[in-house]
Amino acid sequence: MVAVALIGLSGSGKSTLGPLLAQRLGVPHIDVDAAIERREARSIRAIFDTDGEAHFRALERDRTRESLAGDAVVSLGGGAPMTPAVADALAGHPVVWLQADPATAARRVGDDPNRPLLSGSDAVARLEAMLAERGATYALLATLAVDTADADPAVLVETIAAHAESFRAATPASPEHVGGSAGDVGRAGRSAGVRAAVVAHGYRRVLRPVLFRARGGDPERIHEDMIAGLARLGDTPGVRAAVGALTRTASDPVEVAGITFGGRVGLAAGMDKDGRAALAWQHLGFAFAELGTVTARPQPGNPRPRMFRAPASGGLVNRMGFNNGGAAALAARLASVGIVRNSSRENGPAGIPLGISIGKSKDTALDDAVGDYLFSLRAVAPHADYVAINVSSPNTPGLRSLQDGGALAELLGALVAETRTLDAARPVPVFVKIAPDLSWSQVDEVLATATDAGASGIIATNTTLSRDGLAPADAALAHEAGGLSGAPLTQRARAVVRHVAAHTDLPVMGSGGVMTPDDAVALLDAGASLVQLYTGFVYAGPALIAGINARR
Ligand SMILES: Cc1cc2nc3c(=O)[nH]c(=O)nc-3n(C[C@H](O)[C@H](O)[C@H](O)COP(=O)(O)O)c2cc1C
Ligand SMILES: Nc1ncnc2c1ncn2[C@@H]1O[C@H](COP(=O)(O)OP(=O)(O)OP(=O)(O)O)[C@@H](O)[C@H]1O
Ligand SMILES: O=C(O)C1=C[C@@H](O)[C@@H](O)[C@H](O)C1
Ligand SMILES: [Mg+2]
Repeated sequence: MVAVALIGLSGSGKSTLGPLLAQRLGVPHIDVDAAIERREARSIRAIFDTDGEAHFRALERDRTRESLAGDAVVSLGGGAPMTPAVADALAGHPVVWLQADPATAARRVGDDPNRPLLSGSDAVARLEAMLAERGATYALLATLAVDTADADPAVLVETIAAHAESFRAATPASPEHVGGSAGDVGRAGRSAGVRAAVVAHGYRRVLRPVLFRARGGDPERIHEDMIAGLARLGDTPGVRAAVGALTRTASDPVEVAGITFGGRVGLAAGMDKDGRAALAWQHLGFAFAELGTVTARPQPGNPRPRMFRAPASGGLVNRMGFNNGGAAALAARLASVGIVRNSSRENGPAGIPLGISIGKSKDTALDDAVGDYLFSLRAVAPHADYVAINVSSPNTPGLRSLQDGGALAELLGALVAETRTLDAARPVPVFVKIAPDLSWSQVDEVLATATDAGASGIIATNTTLSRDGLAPADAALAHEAGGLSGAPLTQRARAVVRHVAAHTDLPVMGSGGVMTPDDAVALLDAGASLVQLYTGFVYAGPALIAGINARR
């Protein structure tokens, strides 16, 4: 039988549950930390102190890979899954994420001198920081997540044993099948459903509360941690295989504006402004990702804090102000990983179509906006499957006035003409992203202008200036400047999508308040060809993507 792996932070119970589970399954138990100590004839603390963490990680990698090759229950070290070669080796195994909130884990192990990463100061804070850094990786690798705080080990062992047995029954033996054609969606789809439920549980119960509290509760710093973590994941081949069950769904491909999308759900602009995680989004199950918004010149954005959670409302308020490294830097980063449009391989190493959103630099006068956008277009077009023209951020003074007839006609006319100059045979499609706060007559004017200018589609909508739908507990956020997203925007975005779809032949990408699979289905039913997520991804985690894919 294939080895069962136990992962989780220190104090989650890997060494405690491992032997019990092994006994229950009738296989040996290997505690990798203990195996390292035996082989080295010294403690982990001594290895860290004498040879440093990098050396320990190399020993850990080798012992872990060796242990997983046998028929055993393997208790990994807490940090082991962060090593790419270990993540690789976990593919195809039942991987059980043992979860314990940091306070419980610290109570269990906080004063153990042989845990070098925990000893010293505040163990709870260290465990929280570790979970923030490692949680996304654990969640992606895990095939089961169980909460061990206040749980009887005997009951936990039965839960895990049942999972290990059903995992073996549900998982095709050969990796080729895991790679999957439409033919094995039935079996794979079922296991994807199980996995999605598990990931949702792990995310909402353990990871999200920690993430929302970590880094002093500053959402932007968590966001930065997550992007950094995802950027690392994108470089980890094992994760591709390990999350295969999430990404492989019954979702039908759809062609929009000449681009083939493997599914309906994509990442909305603003999450990965500088394209740092461009290689990772495919692994979360997204069928496309919109990078940016970038501007012609790099700019810092507004002073912090500038991103706020409205937890009672399922919303976010942000006034980021297009903080970004500039269009040229994004283009260079994408080029450096081989993301080039029109290259022979299908969508390149990103694995999915990439849109790139461009906006206006704050210190460029509105009258000079066209030149600013043109500069960005020229920089990013060689790397984009489509370009999104952001004229709807509420956070650059005056930007939304570019949605007005004359200004929009001039801007889109110039940009579409430039796409034809850049690539006459296959001009990059141009999408226009609009605000949810336009009147119907303003929307109609945008549609007419976009059609006349030769735009390829509409993205509806950006964040709203309205504060309707904020729960009383979030009332203080009504006074923060910025755009509101998430659940308070759901109905309005849906209405705008319905209106747009009814009044134009241009395809529509729906964005705004997709918090559940039902919301996505409603947006598609309202006429969107594709949907995008930002805030729903923050609140529901990666399971939302699989949940939507399972519905289409
Ligand atoms: C923190 C944050 C930053 C954003 N940055 C951008 C951006 O740079 N460009 C853009 O077009 N939209 C941006 N958006 C808007 C989202 O792409 C999306 O259209 C909007 O949030 C509504 O979708 P949601 O309810 O799923 O979040 C941002 C949203 C948030 C919350
Ligand atoms: N389900 C549980 N209920 C109560 N106590 C538990 C439970 N699981 C583990 N413990 C206790 O918590 C302590 C730490 O658990 P354990 O050594 O299994 O953690 P670990 O995940 O192996 O951590 P590390 O990565 O640091 O090796 C042990 O003293 C153990 O008795
Ligand atoms: O979380 C970690 O990085 C570690 C956890 C322990 O299991 C040991 O592997 C070591 O202390 C490192
Ligand atoms: Mg242990």
